Amino acid sequence: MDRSKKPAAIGVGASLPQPSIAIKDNTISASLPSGESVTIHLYGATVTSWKANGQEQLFVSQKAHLDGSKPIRGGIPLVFPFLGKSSSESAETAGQEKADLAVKLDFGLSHTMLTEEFRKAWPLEFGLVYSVTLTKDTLETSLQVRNEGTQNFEFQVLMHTYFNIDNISNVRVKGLDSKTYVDKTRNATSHTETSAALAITEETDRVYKELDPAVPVIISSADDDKPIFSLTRKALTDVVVWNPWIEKAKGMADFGPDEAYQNMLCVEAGAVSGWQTLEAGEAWEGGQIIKSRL
Ligand SMILES: O=P(O)(O)OC[C@H]1O[C@@H](O)[C@H](O)[C@@H](O)[C@@H]1O
Repeated sequence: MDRSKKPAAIGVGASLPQPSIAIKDNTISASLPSGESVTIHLYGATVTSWKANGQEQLFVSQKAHLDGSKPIRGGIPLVFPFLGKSSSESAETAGQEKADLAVKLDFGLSHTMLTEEFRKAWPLEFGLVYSVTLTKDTLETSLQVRNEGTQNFEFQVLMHTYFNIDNISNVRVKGLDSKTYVDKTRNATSHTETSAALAITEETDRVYKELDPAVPVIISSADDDKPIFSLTRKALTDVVVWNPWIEKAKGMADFGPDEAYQNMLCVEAGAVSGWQTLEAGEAWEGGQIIKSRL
């Protein structure tokens, strides 16, 4: 029987604005209806852009190699399985999920996908899932490492975030006070941080150790003390603070322009001062959550 007052179908949000995902050349981009977006270069699954509050939040060198010939100088290169050699293998899109007003992109890599050269250098059976999640207020990157072999292995991880900042002299790094750090610019000697608001005034390359991942490290404005970025971590207890400063910046072929050291600061969540041991068949997960201009 035809009903004149036919009930409408229960809304499942089909007409609500939805996140969108686009794949172009070697990049995948996701945008929220509220305007935030993230772009990931499929080479090394490097996040190369995060736009929030109408502004680009990440620094990428104008001379960065985007053709897969070198790790990308900027954004968030993921370093695995050890520091000193950046991840140089292409990750493959393993899947995509959408949930409310968040977008999560997963990138998978396993030992079977590696080149012969890389397998020789690290002949272990592993699986990685690298997830990049964009919400209105945050960018989250997390890594799951699975040991798919029969022997234990050790690894390090670093989420090497290049923050885009207006001027290095106008920022301070908070949350490091009283922490022990290894200063790579002073023959890797150990020191204790005495500043509650660290100013970067020279080449800086420090590994801060044994931090509580739940306590944010904050990049704040020196003028009004307002937070610009906050970084909380999961299972990553080290934080690297790096700025190449004048001479090192000039010496890096893929860093440009020379003065761009003034517009970036790397604050990197990691597990790099020791080793994570992963038993056969086990999985480990760690990550970072970044909030911008809180
Ligand atoms: O040149 P790369 O390998 O990208 O590394 C850049 C910097 O990355 C930092 O994480 C290291 O602490 C520095 O020592 C290093 O110089």
